Amino acid sequence: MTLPVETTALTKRYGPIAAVEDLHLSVRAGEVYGFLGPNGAGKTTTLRMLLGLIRPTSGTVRLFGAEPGGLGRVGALIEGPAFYPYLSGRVNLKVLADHAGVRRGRVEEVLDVVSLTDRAKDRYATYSLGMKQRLGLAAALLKEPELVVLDEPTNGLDPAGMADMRVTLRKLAADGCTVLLSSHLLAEVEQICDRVGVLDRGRLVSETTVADLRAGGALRVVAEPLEAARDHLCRLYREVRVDGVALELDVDPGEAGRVNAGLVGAGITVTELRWHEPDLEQTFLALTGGAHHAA
Ligand SMILES: Nc1ncnc2c1ncn2[C@@H]1O[C@H](COP(=O)(O)OP(=O)(O)OP(=O)(O)O)[C@@H](O)[C@H]1O
Repeated sequence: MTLPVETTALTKRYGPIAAVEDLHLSVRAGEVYGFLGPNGAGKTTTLRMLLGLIRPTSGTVRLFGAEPGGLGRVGALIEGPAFYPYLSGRVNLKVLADHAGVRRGRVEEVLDVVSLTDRAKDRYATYSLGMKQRLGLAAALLKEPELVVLDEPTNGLDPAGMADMRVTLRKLAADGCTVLLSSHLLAEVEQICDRVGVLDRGRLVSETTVADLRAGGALRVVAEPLEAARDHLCRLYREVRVDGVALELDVDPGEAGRVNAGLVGAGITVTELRWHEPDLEQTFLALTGGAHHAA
């Protein structure tokens, strides 16, 4: 099956600057893929190459097995979309639909997808930033694309605007559209995406599912006496770390009951037993070269 997006050794250099270097990226049908990286990591450059807006220095891009450019199956929101401020959202979309040869009935459909029907008659100039972004997404959806490519779709939005955009994007994916979005916000990507590619200084440093990113937590145990608890647990589990006044075990969260019963059975008092989520922000910073480099 051909992938919606596949790049091979994709590279873009600007003089001595390698904006994107040897990028092998694959986005599968129906997923929401998050392209994550700090400012300047090369996200926009990559997306522009994917859409055929700039040429790679070397390497290839395939969208549904074909070279970019014949973009009928692809919708994009890359730079802030240009709309007429004194026209309504609906009329702006009608202008674009006419220009693209899209039936006008589609305008009402995309307004509905981005939940703008109620405000569609209002002038674009009166829209909030979140509504402007959603109208941009609506424009990208006019041609019923199978893939949408979005550069930082939640950038600058307030929490409510972000939440609206999240819902809209998940709805799109549920309807079978593949979504590729870039972001510099780990928390954002974590909430929207199925898989994440982490880009740092032009290179893909990690590609993983969000579930795997979240894995790797530990069971935290505070018990009295701590020494006895450690000795007891060391006999049962391979990795037992002492973290200040607590012990940390690399086990599934579901193991908590057994750990508790074992300690209590050994006459040890358990005062705290909880699952400690991994610190995703630390993971991200470690992958992208530390705080000095983060956005
Ligand atoms: N036209 C250009 N000429 C020279 N250098 C460029 C050009 N476009 C991008 N770059 C450089 O390439 C690198 C990657 O930039 P890019 O905009 O792709 O990053 P980004 O991850 O999208 O960051 P941001 O989130 O800040 O937009 C940066 O060092 C940038 O300065």
